[in-house]
Amino acid sequence: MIELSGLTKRYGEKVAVNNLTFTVRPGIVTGFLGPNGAGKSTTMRMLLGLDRPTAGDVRIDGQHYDRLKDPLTYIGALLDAKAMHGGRSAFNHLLCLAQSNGIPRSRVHEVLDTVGLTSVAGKKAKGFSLGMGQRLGIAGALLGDPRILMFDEPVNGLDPEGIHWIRNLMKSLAAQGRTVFVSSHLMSEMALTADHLVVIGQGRLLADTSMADFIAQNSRSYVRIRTPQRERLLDVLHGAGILVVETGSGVLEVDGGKSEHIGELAAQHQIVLHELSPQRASLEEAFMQLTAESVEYHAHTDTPPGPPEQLEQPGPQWGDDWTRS
Ligand SMILES: Nc1ncnc2c1ncn2[C@@H]1O[C@H](COP(=O)(O)OP(=O)(O)OP(=O)(O)O)[C@@H](O)[C@H]1O
Repeated sequence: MIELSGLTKRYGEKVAVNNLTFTVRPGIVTGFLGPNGAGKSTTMRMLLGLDRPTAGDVRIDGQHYDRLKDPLTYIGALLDAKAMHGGRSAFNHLLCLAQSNGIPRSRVHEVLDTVGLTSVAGKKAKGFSLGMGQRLGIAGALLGDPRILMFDEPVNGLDPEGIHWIRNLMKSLAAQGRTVFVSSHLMSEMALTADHLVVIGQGRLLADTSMADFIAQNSRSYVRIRTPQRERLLDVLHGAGILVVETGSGVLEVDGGKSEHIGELAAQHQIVLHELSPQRASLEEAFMQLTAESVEYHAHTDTPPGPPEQLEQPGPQWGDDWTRS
């Protein structure tokens, strides 16, 4: 278990991490999300004692990192896959880590096998591709067979097979009852991997919730309908007190509506439907909505501005009424 309590880090005027309090629990994969510069890496560094908090506290299974004897046997981390001695072979890199943490040599062979690097164990790490470097970093994290694992952007540089492998690895580590804390920019990947989410923006906690609740609370659900008998269906739905949004492309949308109810009404009135599909925003859309105000670096877009009156009085936008958790 990882427990953060009021964790804060300032660099001069800059508050990189602002009073973070949350717990990362065992048995599940917890995703750590936030826009660029949100404070994820700083938080993870403080967790490993690599940065000293300005205020607050973080504990690994109840203890501060620097109090842990043989820390690799408590927590394994992949922070920066390039942070290794490139002149050493993969085997020797892991052997050095093992020897300084009281871990037997046989374990080096085991983790090389787990990450699929046995055939290149004798090769120098500086010749490794980004993906191989990630695998070696993950081998280092697994070396001490720790109860807690922390990965910063673990799928960076991995090919689809590698991404699939790391997804299954994280899930199986959690299924063994370990604590798995993982940051990623790839929302689609997080949606497939994480059970729980911690979202931060500008150093502050924005959400600490299950994946399902996060999407439900930060996104819109609606039913999308297409029919060749548009006017008749509109009459029927209005008659049933159902509010319909007519989109320009001939598609009708019913907010939060039950597709079964709409389908039954259409059948009762013998109205042909070409589409009746419940829609739910993706994790990516939910994340963009939640963090919109805390994005530090905005890209410049070349979209020409609309007419002045439109800019001064924008109409209601899709998602305006989304709630925050
Ligand atoms: N050593 C430092 N000195 C000064 N400012 C720093 C330092 N380290 C981080 N920061 C600032 O703290 C903020 C948080 O940075 P951090 O790297 O933790 O964010 P992040 O969420 O990991 O971002 P990314 O997703 O881009 O890696 C940023 O504004 C960053 O510029």
